[in-house]
Amino acid sequence: MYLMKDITRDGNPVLRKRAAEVSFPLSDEDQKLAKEMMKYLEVSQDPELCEKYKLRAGVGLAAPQVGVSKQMAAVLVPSPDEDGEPLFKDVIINPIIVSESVQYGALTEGEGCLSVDKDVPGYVPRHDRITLRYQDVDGKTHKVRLKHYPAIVCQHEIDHLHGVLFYDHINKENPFKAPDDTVMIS
Ligand SMILES: O=CN(O)CCNC(=O)c1cccc(Cl)c1Cl
Ligand code: NI
Repeated sequence: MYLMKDITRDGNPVLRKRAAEVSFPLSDEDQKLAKEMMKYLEVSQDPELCEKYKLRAGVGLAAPQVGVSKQMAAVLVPSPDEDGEPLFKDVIINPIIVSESVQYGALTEGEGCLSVDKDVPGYVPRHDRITLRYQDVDGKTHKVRLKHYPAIVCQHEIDHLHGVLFYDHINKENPFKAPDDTVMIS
């Protein structure tokens, strides 16, 4: 199981590289990587286990964050009401954003990243809606339309696969400036 000591931090070149495409069928190593990354998210979202293992909670985790420069990320966006199904749960491999809304979306709370130890306040303008194409661990291709929070999280993860960190998008002059019609997501 991954612990915080296993997470690569800002400054490590692996976080600023474009990750390599993953080939199918997945090797045993890549299957284990996928499983372990999703496990991290599940454990980190369980209050007791999160505390027990001293994890920072996450709704996504990209392979470069565990030192593996491959186009793979686990995404687990919980339902707003505890008992509901997650808004999005899958390991996205070789993801491609095939279309995106002109309209921006941003989390009112800003964003955080396991690989960035300091808080970086400010809005992170992203596309409010995206059409995402990816392969799952079985190699099956999915084409999904996402909006608001799940769309934001997937963009944060896909950025990791392209060597981009969330604060790269924050306006330097005025961090809490966002285009007028930006959908503010709480
Ligand atoms: O790349 C993944 N992480 O760094 C895990 C920790 N950050 C989060 O879960 C997180 C927090 C806020 C907004 C977004 Cl969009 C995300 Cl993704
Ligand atoms: Ni991150």
